[in-house]
Amino acid sequence: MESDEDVPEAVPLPPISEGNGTEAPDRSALVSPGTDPNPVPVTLITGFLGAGKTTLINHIICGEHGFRIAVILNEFGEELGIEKALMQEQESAAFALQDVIELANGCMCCSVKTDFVQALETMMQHRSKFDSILIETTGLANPGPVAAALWTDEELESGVCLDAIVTVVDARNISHQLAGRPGSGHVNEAQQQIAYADVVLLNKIDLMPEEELTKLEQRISGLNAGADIIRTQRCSVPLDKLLGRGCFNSSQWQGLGEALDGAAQSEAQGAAGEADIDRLHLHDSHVGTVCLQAPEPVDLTKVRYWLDTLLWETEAAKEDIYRMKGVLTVQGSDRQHVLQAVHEVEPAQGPLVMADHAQQ
Ligand SMILES: Nc1nc2c(ncn2[C@@H]2O[C@H](COP(=O)(O)OP(=O)(O)OP(=O)(O)O)[C@@H](O)[C@H]2O)c(=O)[nH]1
Repeated sequence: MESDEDVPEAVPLPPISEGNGTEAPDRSALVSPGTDPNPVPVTLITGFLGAGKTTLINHIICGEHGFRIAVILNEFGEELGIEKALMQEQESAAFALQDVIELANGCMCCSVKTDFVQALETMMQHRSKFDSILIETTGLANPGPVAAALWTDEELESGVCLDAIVTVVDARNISHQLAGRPGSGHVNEAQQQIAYADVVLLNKIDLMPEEELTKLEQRISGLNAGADIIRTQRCSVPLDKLLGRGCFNSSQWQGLGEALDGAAQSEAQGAAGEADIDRLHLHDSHVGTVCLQAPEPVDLTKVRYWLDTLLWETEAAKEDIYRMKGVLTVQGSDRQHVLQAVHEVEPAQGPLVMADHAQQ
């Protein structure tokens, strides 16, 4: 790269092998000319609320790839620790998972310049400890500003390189999410997340019939013709399809213009600079979070009753609660419990999952 103004260039990659997915990707392919000869590849994991982003991170850190991985997690609410608690603490993950930083207080795409860049810089002070970084955005994040920070921030620019944007899509709910109201502009978060993706995981395929999946693939291609679309259940995907892709370059931003709708398109085509990217940042201000804390261990029967009433008997909640998750300390139990619920248009089964969590 000649100067700070230039867009970083990616080196053309050899074709991705069709192996069994457990081989370590070839990191030599990730080197950008003229910058740090060994930048740390960053994979940005995005996707609407409850699509399966944490499930994907668990799949990656439990995989046999030989990478040491650092993770940045972003909570939409102020409550730290839930995302981390939902991550596997399996033995196989212990080697891979080197560092976790959690960002609370909103969405990293809204505070790119402060929280996100700062967290990444802090992480980079220990860069000898890991080979690769995963960043999980909130379900309402626009990946654009986060991705852009990786190559427009002077401090970070040479030390890291964006390897790929991976968007997890909930096959059961994506049609509803794509139809959701836009932010202040013409596209909503679900559309943005697909438009920016290098790889789209069409997840939760166990919940949808084949013909619907085919239609969804066509719809996703219509939003982003350049993305690889991979069907998954529980985000189970060969890791060489995700890591070591080195697929980010300036043409990605131009390709985005085709994916976004007319009004956003003119902005996207010039989106090589920060100002343009900020203009793409359209957020749904109607969505917020509520965090509840119990000072004492909870009575599980009462919690279940409260949740049933809230989710099934309150008309407004049926429509308006997109996602619930939490970690519960339960009376009479020495194990922590995980609470998971994802809004479904036509739930096939109870939306609530409560499971014993292995960790104390
Ligand atoms: N049936 C089914 N459930 C899945 C699949 N993948 C994930 N889930 C479940 O979907 C719920 C949400 O998964 P998460 O991985 O927490 O989703 P997320 O995108 O990280 O959620 P947020 O961070 O809250 O946006 C959990 O209960 C998962 O167990 C799948 O392929 N099929």
